[in-house]
Amino acid sequence: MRRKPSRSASGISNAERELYGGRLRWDKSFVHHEGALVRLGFAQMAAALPRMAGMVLRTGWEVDRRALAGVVAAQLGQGVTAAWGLVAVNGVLTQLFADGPTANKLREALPALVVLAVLAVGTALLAAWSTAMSGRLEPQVERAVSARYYEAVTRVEVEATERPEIQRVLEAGKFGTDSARLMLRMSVGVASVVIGMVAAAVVLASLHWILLPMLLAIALPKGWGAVRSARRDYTSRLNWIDHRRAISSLLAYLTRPHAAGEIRAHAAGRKLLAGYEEMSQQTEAEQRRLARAQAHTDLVAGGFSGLASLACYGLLWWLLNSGGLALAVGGTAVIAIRNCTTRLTSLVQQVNRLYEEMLHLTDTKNATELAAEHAIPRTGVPLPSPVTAVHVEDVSFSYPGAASPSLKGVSLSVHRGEVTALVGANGSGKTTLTRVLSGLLLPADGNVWWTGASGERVELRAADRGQVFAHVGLLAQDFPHWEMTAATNVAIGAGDRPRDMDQVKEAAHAADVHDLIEGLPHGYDSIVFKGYERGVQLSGGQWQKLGTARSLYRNAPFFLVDEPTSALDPHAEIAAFEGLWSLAEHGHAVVLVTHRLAATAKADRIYVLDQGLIAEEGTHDELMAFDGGLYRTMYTAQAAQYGLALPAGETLPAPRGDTDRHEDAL
Ligand SMILES: Nc1ncnc2c1ncn2[C@@H]1O[C@H](COP(=O)(O)OP(=O)(O)OP(=O)(O)O)[C@@H](O)[C@H]1O
Repeated sequence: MRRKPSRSASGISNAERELYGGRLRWDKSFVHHEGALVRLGFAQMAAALPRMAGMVLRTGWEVDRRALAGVVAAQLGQGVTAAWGLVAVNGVLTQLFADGPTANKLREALPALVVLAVLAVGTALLAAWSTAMSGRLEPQVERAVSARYYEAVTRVEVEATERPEIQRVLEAGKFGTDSARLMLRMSVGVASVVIGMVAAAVVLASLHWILLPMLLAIALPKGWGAVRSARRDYTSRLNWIDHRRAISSLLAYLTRPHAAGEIRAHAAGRKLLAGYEEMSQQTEAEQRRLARAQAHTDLVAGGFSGLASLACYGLLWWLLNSGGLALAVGGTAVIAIRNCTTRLTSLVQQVNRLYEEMLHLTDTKNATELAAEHAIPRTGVPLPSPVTAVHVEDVSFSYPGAASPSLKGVSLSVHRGEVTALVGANGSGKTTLTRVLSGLLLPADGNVWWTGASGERVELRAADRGQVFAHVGLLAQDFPHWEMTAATNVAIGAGDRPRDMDQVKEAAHAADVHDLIEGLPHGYDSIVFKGYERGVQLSGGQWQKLGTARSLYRNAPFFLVDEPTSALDPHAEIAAFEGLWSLAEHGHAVVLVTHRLAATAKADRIYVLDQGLIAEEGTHDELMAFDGGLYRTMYTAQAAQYGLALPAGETLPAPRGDTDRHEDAL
């Protein structure tokens, strides 16, 4: 049984409130504020269309000149044949309405009839040519626009992608990537109809000038209707953008392998499906609203257009009656008007779609431009060669929209040949600090100096970021699991150089995952994602080893590893830490973020973060000697879990933040 949605399309549904904590639609004021095109008037919208069509055509010109020239020539050719056809029709009618025996009239009309037949064949050939050429051009235009957009988006500063206002524009741009292809197709269609109509209009005007304004009067209301509907659909789409995204993510969860357990065992699937049903009923209500509004607009536009047609035929009748127009010319005019109004219906449909696609393509264009404004600079000051250390000096950083900074005046140094450990409670800022060290986040205050052997240094903001990234190998806590082969999952660690299978295997070997991969049914060509023909499923720890292999394959001077052993068994964990120490011995800088304090004991330097501040720093021995220190507290708590003897006089500490509660309780 279908449940009724708990609210109308405009109200908040229970599913929205329960699953997303409130409304998932932007209100009108937001759409009017954000969607610049929504604010444009009819005339400006009409002016925007040729501009955007021009952009598509320019792209077409860049990707395949011959195909574009072919399409344009075929369309122009069809316009010429249409006009010529009308002239020929006029010729036939003039002969048929002339005085004299029918046999003579037919003989006289024969040349014009032959011309009509030849023109019909010519039109068919030109149409076929146009179809072939636009079939060749369309995918190339789509690829060019998509590539421009995606390339720009992947170059945006990470900090900028965290800002909701930028995120929204970049996200909206996604919907327009195939609009370029559709716009090209529809522009060709519209051009074809328009050329045909212009040809008919020229012929009509040459018959009697008054017929031209009449034709315009028929066309205008329909054009108004097309723009109005397109704008309404676009505004609705902007309004519902989060709602749509939420529905598609709900559905995606239902088939994602990692959610399969909770979907079944916790009945999460039932909750998601109920949410899906309720939310899609809201979108259906919105579709119904749009359809009703469209029907209303069509009715108004059709009414005015019909009135104009009536007036046009009335005028024709009067002209024929008063002898202002010959009967044959009147016949041609009727055919031309019929021709035009039939074309007009198709024109309106296509212009409607064209406007909507134009609005989406404008979003893509805006997103590409915004992405370029916030792009990581391509140039900068070269780094010293070789870089021997990175010094972070009084750095603060806040995520956009965050209530408090994640880093507050942090200073530390990372040296090649050493292991630097970052420890601290959850949310203390360790990951954020590694992102600053890797050049992904630029600090709001303070400096990050990339320093050479003799002290020459370059600050991160001025540095050539490409070079900074080339110096860094990352193993993030939530590193991506690429749905590709095992070999790719390693080799993608250095996407900027050609794959070297020997080095891939070496890195896999060092990460203790080579034998496992070799043992897979398709070895390094196995797709490490179940569902593909050569797909296999890896365990959490196996994935972590694969991630380690990826960062080793990168072989960068600075290794930044965030919880690299959280899923490893004890032996694998020990081996992984030994691997990191050996990297430092070979001259790499290793920055290790971990909660396993047994592993940090051997680090050359340990920094303890607390709520965005460096609370303590030193070697393990120095920090353990600090009575009541944070590190010592955490270390002893962890050691006690294993039943290891506490240092003399030491008691088991309470978790941080619990001290007061414990004292109160006593
Ligand atoms: N993308 C983000 N946007 C807003 N706030 C963030 C973002 N990432 C982290 N934070 C906030 O910054 C603070 C520091 O987070 P960070 O991930 O650096 O901590 P961490 O020490 O690595 O924690 P954990 O040990 O849990 O991994 C936290 O309060 C977190 O909520």
